[in-house]
Amino acid sequence: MRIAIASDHAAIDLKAELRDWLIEQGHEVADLGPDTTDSVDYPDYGYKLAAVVAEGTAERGVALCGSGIGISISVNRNPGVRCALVSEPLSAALAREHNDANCIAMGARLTGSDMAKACLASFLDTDFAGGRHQRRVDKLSNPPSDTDTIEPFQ
Ligand SMILES: O=C(CO)[C@H](O)[C@H](O)[C@H](O)COP(=O)(O)O
Repeated sequence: MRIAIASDHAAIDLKAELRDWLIEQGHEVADLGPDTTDSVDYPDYGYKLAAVVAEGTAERGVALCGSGIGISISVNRNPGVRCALVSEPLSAALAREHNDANCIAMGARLTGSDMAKACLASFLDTDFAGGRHQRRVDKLSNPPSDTDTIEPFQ
């Protein structure tokens, strides 16, 4: 599978470990950076990763930062991507099975490398279930434009 991986400075070691591990598994991996531990801004790398996945150059994306939160938010700003922030394998599998997620995000300061590999393996080995989940995923691509008519506080 063609997999792109990107991080910020906080996850550079985990990125290298996951990249090498994916290559060992036979995947084709594009490392979108960064290449050093110099402090960078996760949106710069999250946007790059999202673009590569949304245009189909990579089939899956792996997004890493200290907590996984910032980079997952930035990846999800691209409407062509569904990025799931996970810290255990069942969520990683459900992100594929129910949400057809094409990106996974993890936090290097919170999730150890063995757990990150288990999450990634689960993510890559699980197929989208379709059916009722397809209807819901389709709705993610078509958010309603009339939410200004909702008046929750009377
Ligand atoms: O986005 C984050 C927090 O939600 C990530 O953990 C970042 O990696 C973190 O904010 C970077 O922090 P630093 O103090 O600049 O290393």
